[in-house]
Amino acid sequence: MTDFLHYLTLPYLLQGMGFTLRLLAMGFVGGLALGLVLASMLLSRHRAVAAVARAYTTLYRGTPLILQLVFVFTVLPHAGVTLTPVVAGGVALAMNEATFFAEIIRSAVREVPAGQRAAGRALGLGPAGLLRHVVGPQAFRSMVPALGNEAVATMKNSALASIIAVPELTLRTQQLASATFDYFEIYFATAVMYLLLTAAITGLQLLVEALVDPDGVRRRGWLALWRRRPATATPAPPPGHAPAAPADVPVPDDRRTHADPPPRSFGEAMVEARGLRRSYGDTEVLAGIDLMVREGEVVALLGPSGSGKSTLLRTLNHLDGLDGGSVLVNGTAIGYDWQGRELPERRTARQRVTAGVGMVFQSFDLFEHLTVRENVAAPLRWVHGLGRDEASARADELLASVGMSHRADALPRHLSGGQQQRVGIARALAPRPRVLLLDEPTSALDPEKVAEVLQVIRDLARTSGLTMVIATHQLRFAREVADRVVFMAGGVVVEEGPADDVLLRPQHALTRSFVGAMDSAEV
Ligand SMILES: Nc1ncnc2c1ncn2[C@@H]1O[C@H](COP(=O)(O)OP(=O)(O)OP(=O)(O)O)[C@@H](O)[C@H]1O
Repeated sequence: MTDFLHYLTLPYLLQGMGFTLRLLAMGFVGGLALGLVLASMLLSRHRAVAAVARAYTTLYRGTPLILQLVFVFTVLPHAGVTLTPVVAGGVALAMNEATFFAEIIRSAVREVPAGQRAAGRALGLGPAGLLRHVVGPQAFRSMVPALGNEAVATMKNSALASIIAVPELTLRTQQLASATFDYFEIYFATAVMYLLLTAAITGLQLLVEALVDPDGVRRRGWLALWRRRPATATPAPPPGHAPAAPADVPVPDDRRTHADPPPRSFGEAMVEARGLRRSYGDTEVLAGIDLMVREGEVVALLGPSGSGKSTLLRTLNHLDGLDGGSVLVNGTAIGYDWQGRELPERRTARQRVTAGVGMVFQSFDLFEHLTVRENVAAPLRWVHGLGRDEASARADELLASVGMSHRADALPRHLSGGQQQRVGIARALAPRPRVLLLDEPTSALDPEKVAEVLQVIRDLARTSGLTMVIATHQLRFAREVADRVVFMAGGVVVEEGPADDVLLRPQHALTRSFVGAMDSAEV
């Protein structure tokens, strides 16, 4: 025992541990930095760039680290690059680890649901903003356990640097044991040193995991200490009580009812789509769509599944590109310059903001790492430059309007689908859009949750004066809220007109059979 404690505290071995730590730091930090570069190359849309990164990872994952160490230490000097053994060991470890980090980063980035990226883009985030605020934080959270594993692997791999005479812990252990023949005590002490390092890495990993766990952050509430927010939460409305309209939205005295609709007049063209074409592979989904929506008008897009309703909505704000035709939203050709050339995503994102187009998604696509309040408030800070208090106050106001104040501090995954969709609507309304696109906002909901979301949209349509385009399968709802119904089939507009005309007296055979089928399904 005394010998063991003697070796455990022996400066000769402790210095070896110091070299091991230096190799670990260089291998981990360098590997992570190079891994980030490799991951972005692997994710690149340019095939040549991705191919270079893939060749590198194949080469480095397919050859033993020991050969790579010897290569860096002995071959590089022939190219005029001479490194000390420790630096050569660190560089070789970093170059090797980078391939594993790259795959960890790549898979973590891909795990972030595509819908959240689309939601971020629709809110006006460019690629850098998306990476920083949406993809990065969520990818990092899912990467932490794997990064902990890689840190331990790097530490253990550092023992191979003894081949190029780095006096790290394993080499010093061997040297000491050969000189003293105290094999058991020395190797036992070394094993304990490695275990202490592993325990420290594991502790650090668990600490980081706890720090980035949104549930943990919420439970501890320590973020609230420095993220002040106004205490303006409004209690939930009693069940059955229709949520109020957003505060900035004028509420007319006489609320429109379907039984007695007041005459409505509309302003200038807010959405003008001409000859829209969009194909996926050989399938032409939009085959020349014309659509005009005037300011303040509510248009319901109806059509059988696969008729291209979602695609049409996505092309209106350039979440999907066009193969032909043109779109103006509030006078802006989103995604194109004045000569019709496609713009990079960063500039397109700004155009979405300028045009004032908001979008509500079928699968809600709330940012899962943020609370309900932050889902609404954060984009106002990221994109519109609002201060923290101002953005939170606006979020609280909108959450009250959709009856979600009582869940403002909850995470999206703790909400029902209907509640998530109400938050999705509040998030889309927060920047005060001029045009709101709603992509089948109730089709991912359980039947009993549909009504609460429809009620929010119904109130908006009746009171807000917003221009709205709603893709929906709910015929009764479409009749109730829409000024005009556009029926699509096979990628073209088959029939359009006032809701009652199209839904009660359809002219086209396809519309008749669709309305008949949907009517019997709704009964
Ligand atoms: N990114 C894509 N890649 C390939 N095909 C796609 C893509 N997006 C849509 N499609 C195809 O385009 C067609 C139209 O899809 P879209 O979602 O626009 O229809 P929809 O009318 O909204 O249908 P639903 O009512 O079922 O949501 C479908 O056949 C769909 O499979």
